[in-house]
Amino acid sequence: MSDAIKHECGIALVRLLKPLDYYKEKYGTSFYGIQKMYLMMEKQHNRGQDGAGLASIKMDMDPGERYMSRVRSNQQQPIQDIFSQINNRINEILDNTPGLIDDVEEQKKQLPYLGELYLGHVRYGTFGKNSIESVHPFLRQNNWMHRNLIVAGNFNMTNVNELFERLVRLGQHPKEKADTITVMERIGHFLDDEVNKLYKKFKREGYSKIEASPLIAEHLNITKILKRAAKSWDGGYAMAGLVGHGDAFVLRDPAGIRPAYYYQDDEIVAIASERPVIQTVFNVDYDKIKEIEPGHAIIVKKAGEVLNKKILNPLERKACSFERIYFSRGSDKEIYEERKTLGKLLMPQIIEKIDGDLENTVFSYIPNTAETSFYGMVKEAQSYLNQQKQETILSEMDTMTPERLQEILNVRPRIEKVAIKDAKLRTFIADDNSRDDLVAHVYDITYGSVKPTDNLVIIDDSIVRGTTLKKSILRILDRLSPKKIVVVSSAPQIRYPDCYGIDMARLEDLVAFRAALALHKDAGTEAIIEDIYQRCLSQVDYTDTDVVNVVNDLYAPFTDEQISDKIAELLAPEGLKAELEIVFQSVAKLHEACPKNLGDWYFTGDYPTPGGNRVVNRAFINFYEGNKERAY
Ligand SMILES: NC(=O)CC[C@H](N)C(=O)O
Repeated sequence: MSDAIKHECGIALVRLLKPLDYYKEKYGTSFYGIQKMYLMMEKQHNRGQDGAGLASIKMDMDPGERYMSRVRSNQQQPIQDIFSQINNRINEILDNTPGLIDDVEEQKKQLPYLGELYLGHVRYGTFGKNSIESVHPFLRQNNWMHRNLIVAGNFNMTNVNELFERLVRLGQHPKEKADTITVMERIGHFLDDEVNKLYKKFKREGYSKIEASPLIAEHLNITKILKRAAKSWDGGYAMAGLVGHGDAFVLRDPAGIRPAYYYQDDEIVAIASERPVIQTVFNVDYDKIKEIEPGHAIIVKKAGEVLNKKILNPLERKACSFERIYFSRGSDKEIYEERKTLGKLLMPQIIEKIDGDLENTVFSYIPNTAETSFYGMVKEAQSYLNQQKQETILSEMDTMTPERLQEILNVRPRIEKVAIKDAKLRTFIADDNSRDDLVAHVYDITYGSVKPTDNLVIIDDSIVRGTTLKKSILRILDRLSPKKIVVVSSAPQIRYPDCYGIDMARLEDLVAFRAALALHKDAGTEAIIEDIYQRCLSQVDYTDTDVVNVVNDLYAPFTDEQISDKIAELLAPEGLKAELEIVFQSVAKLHEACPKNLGDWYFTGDYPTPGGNRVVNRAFINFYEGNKERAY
């Protein structure tokens, strides 16, 4: 991916189902849980680098003993930072307490973070800022164990402002506007309510206050709390929570927009945003790991019971396809195949752009995430070439000599490592021209890899803004003097904002949107811009279910090719010698390649929740009014 888009977050939850000394005995360490958490988070570092946090719960502690710990960081290497903080604290105590290393019972009393339940999070913010206060997990503390709540999520709600207002209407006074607080307080509100009801019930049955506490923990109906809390959420989410006494849950949104996977055996329950993370960290087979179904929650009760509960009626499944194209680790068995297929399915369009001339075409990719689709593309080029060879051989059958046959067979797709990504270059001079020159050097090229008679086909996973292409990649590729550069995007054109966890909220940032505006300008049909704006305004007071996406109309008059060509025009840097063409995946082929993840609103404007239509129209209003805010 050449455009760095802020995307996603990752969650990791581990529940140890056995007492800590079991792990000490079997795996040689009582820190088994912490170590697994470290790996689960590190293996999801692709999902978030703004911040990281970890919370832990020790079960069955006596009053006065600490049972919850949390550490968060928004430093440069946040995962490393939190685990070095954890290590330092633990080592300091171990160093100063002789004998502690082998006394698990005492360790649990004395060492922070050593517990049975863990929740970790890596963050890319989609709401608010990157201050430490925005880093998950969030904590809602209380002197009653079962009223403590810890929350972390990979999510974005389109209606978080409305949810915030509701809390205020309830008479609450949230201390911050962070979306996670809003969501947590809503769960917390129903948690309190449920605890109250249970307390009254047990009191009626004659239990004393102190006797009621463990009974409340045991009977706490997490399903009911989540049903009430999530009823009004409109968004994409994998929302994880821990309750002070040791219950845990992860709830997935009803359209399955955000991913969540779980695994369970008699020792552990593990939940993560990506499947191969669990596969690698616990060395378990692919089929043993299950996806949390849309609208469902996995609830792990303190006693170790694991429940799979329907919380909300599932909507039509619209799992985010960007997870497959780019965000998730490509080491997942399915994702790997899907990415290769994305590359493969682009070949007919590529062949057209290079006039079938594979002999004079070099194939390459933008490092590093596009590597897998590149393999798919090259494999397909081989098949295409084989087809060509077969035709040539058959047509020359009568005159064929061994030399000629060898010559035909020798032709192979030419693949080269052309673009190289260098370390981030610092822009230390303020004036724009020299900055551009530095930016141009973020990528480098392999000299001699392309001849002036060659076409250069270079694949990337997506083109969002196109800035890096224009300012860096195309300029530097042009130094190799190819005849033609064909930039291939394994994703379709990104035309609409995301509001479900990717920080892509402004329309004017999208090069496809700018291309549509330019096409209207060329055609003299710019009046449509004002018209769409008015229609957006007219829907502002509608309830979400009545709102329709009117931004669609901006694209409607143009074909995909017209927009692609305009994008090429917009992205060609001044003075580019090579001819430039841009090829995008079609939406139909994306669906063919990623059949389980049909969520495609950023390409089609087809939002899976009613709030999405409100967001896209708001994004248009913001664009028109020159307002730089996010549209949710
Ligand atoms: N990418 C995400 O899932 C972000 C989570 C949450 N909306 C935040 O901003 O912190």
